Amino acid sequence: MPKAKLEHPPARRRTLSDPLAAALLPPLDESPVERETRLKREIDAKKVSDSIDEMLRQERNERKKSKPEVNVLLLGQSESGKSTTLKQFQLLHSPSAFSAERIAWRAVIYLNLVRSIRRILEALTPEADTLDDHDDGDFETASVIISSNGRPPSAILGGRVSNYETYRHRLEPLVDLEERLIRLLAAPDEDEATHLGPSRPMWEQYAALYNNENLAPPIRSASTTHNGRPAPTIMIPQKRQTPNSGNVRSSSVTYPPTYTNGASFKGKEIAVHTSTNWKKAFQLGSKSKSPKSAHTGEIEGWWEDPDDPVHTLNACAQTMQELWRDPQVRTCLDEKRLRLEESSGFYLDEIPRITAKKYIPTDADVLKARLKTMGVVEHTFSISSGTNRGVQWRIYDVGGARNQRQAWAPYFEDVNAIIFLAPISAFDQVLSEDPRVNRLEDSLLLWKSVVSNKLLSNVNIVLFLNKCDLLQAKLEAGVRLNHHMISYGDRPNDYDSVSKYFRNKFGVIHQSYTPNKERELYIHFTSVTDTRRTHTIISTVRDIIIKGNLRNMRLV
Ligand SMILES: Nc1nc2c(ncn2[C@@H]2O[C@H](COP(=O)(O)OP(=O)(O)OP(=O)(O)O)[C@@H](O)[C@H]2O)c(=O)[nH]1
Ligand SMILES: [Mg+2]
Repeated sequence: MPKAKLEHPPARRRTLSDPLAAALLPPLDESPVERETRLKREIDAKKVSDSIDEMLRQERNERKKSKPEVNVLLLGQSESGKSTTLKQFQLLHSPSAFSAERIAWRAVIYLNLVRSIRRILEALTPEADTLDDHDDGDFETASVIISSNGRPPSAILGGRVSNYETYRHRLEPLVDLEERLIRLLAAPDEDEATHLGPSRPMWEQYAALYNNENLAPPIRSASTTHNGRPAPTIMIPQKRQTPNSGNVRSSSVTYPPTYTNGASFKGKEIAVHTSTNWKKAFQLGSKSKSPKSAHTGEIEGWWEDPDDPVHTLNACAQTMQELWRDPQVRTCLDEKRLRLEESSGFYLDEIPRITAKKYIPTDADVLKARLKTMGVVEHTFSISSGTNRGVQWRIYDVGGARNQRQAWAPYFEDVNAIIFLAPISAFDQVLSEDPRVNRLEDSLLLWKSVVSNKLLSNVNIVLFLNKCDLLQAKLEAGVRLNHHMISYGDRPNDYDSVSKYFRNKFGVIHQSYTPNKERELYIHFTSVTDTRRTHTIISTVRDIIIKGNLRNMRLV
């Protein structure tokens, strides 16, 4: 029928390049009855199609029920133990990857050890007569103040460590070594990383999320990932000597320090690029391109490279050992209330093992290694057995220093659970980044800002009251909580009473400030360097998070 033909010409033309549409087009000579039958068929087909869609949707939901994704954010102040907790997750769920990376941690461990030695020498420096009260016991922040009270250095030295000059002289190679290690760990274009300076773009976007001063509005770091989140960068704590000055300085250029003067030191950190980069950067004597063991896949043979840092350490091992064991040195450190054994990256009791030529870090060594996080590090894993089988976990480890907290906010949006770490041993310490602020006070304020945050009101929160081992040791050494926290009053200064007091304090803050009164708070006393106990706690926490997550999704 010519008329009918005229009704369809455009469609006909379009179908030339669209065979499927052509097949679906009604015939040109379709009668009214045929049309009615076709429409009915189409309605029936649509019903079938809709029911298939619904079935698929239900299947997807079922899949989600049995294989949910969980995003966990580790929060807490700097040195609270977040990265250590992340390492424990890795050790538990990706043991072979963790093991493969052990060798790269050698550089960090060496640097931690060298810095401990330098810390001791700084404290013994003749001019270093007194300690800043605020800095006691805090490796990262402890500073030595020049205050010879008019006495000549030799007079002070005479009454203190008689071998000081010998130690200083024999350990001088460590000054260069420290610089070398930092250079090895930092990327060649370190400048960019050391100046992860404020630029603005995410400010406006996230400023509204913040409701108090502890969570400053975000500033995007110099490098960001594809999704606009800050790229992970790692900072190595570093002190820079500022001769004849007691000021805090922040340049990373003028290094190394010398041990010979008694100037005041303050925390200074240099940045190292992403974890991958720093691990690659430390190729254990890149000249020799050390071969990998066929058996373990680990690099070996570095000890044959004369440039490897182990040789300097090995040569200084005996003197380091003598220094650390010298009773005069210990007395001097005690007087200055320098509890190095509480410091991060403490390896002084293990000098012969750590400085051995064929030293490979153990899991425990890696857990103790201190590398300050800057930005955010992400780790994913799935669990291959048990009730949480197949669950995709994504753990975010953030930098906890005050200038790092702006990077937290973007992660609040799709987080399912937070593990908040509060190092309760730190009641007598101050923040590296601000020596006027007590660490515990900072933790409490930070805790309050997290639990009261409305964006996080449906997020499960697990609290790790961490560094319990150090708390116990500190209390046993006679440090009194009520000297630092008047509200503790005259309660007993033992571990049980103090730890319960802290649990109550953090618990009450949650109760008072949470916008979601239904939310349960799970509190654990932890020492996250203790692998066995931490793995048990992690398993419990995993189950809590999964259950809470399913509840929030209204799937149970
Ligand atoms: N003794 C002891 N040491 C701990 C414990 N938790 C962490 N540490 C050590 O404390 C240091 C700091 O821990 P990190 O995990 O690096 O701290 P962080 O919270 O990631 O710090 P930032 O990256 O600066 O935010 C490391 O050397 C850890 O080995 C603990 O429970 N007991
Ligand atoms: Mg960290």
